[in-house]
Amino acid sequence: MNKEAKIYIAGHRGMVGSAIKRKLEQEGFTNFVTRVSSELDLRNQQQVADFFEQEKPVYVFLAAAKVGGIVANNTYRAEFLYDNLQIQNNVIHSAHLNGVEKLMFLGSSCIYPKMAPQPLEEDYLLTGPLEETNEPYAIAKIAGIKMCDAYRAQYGCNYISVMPTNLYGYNDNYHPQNSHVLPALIRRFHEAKEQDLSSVTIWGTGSPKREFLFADDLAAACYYLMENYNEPGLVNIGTGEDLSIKELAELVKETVGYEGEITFDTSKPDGTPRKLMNVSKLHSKGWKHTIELPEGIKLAYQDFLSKQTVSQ
Ligand SMILES: NC(=O)C1=CN([C@@H]2O[C@H](COP(=O)(O)OP(=O)(O)OC[C@H]3O[C@@H](n4cnc5c(N)ncnc54)[C@H](OP(=O)(O)O)[C@@H]3O)[C@@H](O)[C@H]2O)C=CC1
Ligand SMILES: C[C@H]1O[C@H](OP(=O)(O)OP(=O)(O)OC[C@H]2O[C@@H](n3cnc4c(=O)[nH]c(N)nc43)[C@H](O)[C@@H]2O)[C@@H](O)[C@@H](O)C1=O
Repeated sequence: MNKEAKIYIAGHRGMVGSAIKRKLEQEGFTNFVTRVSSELDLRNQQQVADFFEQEKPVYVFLAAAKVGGIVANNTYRAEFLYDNLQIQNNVIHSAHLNGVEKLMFLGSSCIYPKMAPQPLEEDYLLTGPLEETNEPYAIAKIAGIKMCDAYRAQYGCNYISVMPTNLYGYNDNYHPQNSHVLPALIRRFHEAKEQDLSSVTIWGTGSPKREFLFADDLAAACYYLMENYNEPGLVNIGTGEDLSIKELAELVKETVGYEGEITFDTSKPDGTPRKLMNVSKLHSKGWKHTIELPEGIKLAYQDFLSKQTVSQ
């Protein structure tokens, strides 16, 4: 990537977009164009067309999306499908019309079939039925991968797709119902400790297994692939290690310093039983994560606490 070229990070205020911006700044990039959603609604075709026509970015990181945890995905099914299709269709098509040199599309590990063999290899895409709770989101993300590949095949666009595993980090969403599990547990254990509660309830059975990657590691991988990867298809980004939700809860409990019990609300969905990424392709390209889960949870908890202080 040319250090002077204009870079558009869609979703620069989000957890991933802000981590990508930090990484690029560390690498010496300075020429960013950004818009928050209230200035540029990426679902709006005309607004996106006008923005690209006016700004003519050279590189695009597409990290804007309707995002949330298992219950948000299952509740706002229409929005997860409509918003995400609109955002990615508008951005990818406008990038093509305005000669964007390279674009990165961010998908998700939920694109793989619910019962796919583990660990998940890139070529398991479209080999079986999806997990019901996040099917609309997954369908949109699969369309994004196919759109990048179609624009590459027909127009020669250098658009690449990466599939991050479950993420956490700075600027995460701590909404009690709509967030992902890790920020939800940080908040719940913290509040239970503050209020001296005797137990904390976590959703589901605790038996599903998940893999977690710190968002700054993801950003480093995205930058690495933007520099070194120019192929169709997809690349998994993860650690290649997972743990059960019960084990995760124990880890968060310990980090927060909560001493009560953990109980399970089995009326809440478990979702996919397991989604461990096979990261051989990523490793073979020369990139590996650096932040292990216990350290990452400490960093995320510090970030959570610093925002509590500001909002008080
Ligand atoms: N978090 C996770 O665990 C995972 C995330 N991903 C993917 O990574 C990407 C980023 O996710 P993450 O950072 O966690 O999400 P966040 O919710 O933190 O950020 C999403 C960003 O998208 C922007 N956005 C949403 N809707 C619109 C819109 N209509 N117009 C313009 N901007 C919009 C928001 O902008 P604004 O702030 O201006 O409103 C926001 O900053 C997504 O593609 C997601 O699917 C993939 C795997 C796991
Ligand atoms: C990143 C990924 O995120 C979503 O999929 P998910 O992996 O199922 O994500 P999750 O983080 O919400 O849950 C992980 C597990 O954890 C359990 N769990 C326990 N207690 C809480 C809890 O308090 N909150 C949440 N959210 N989950 C909890 C929960 O029951 C589940 O078994 C996709 O919809 C899709 O958006 C996507 O791509």
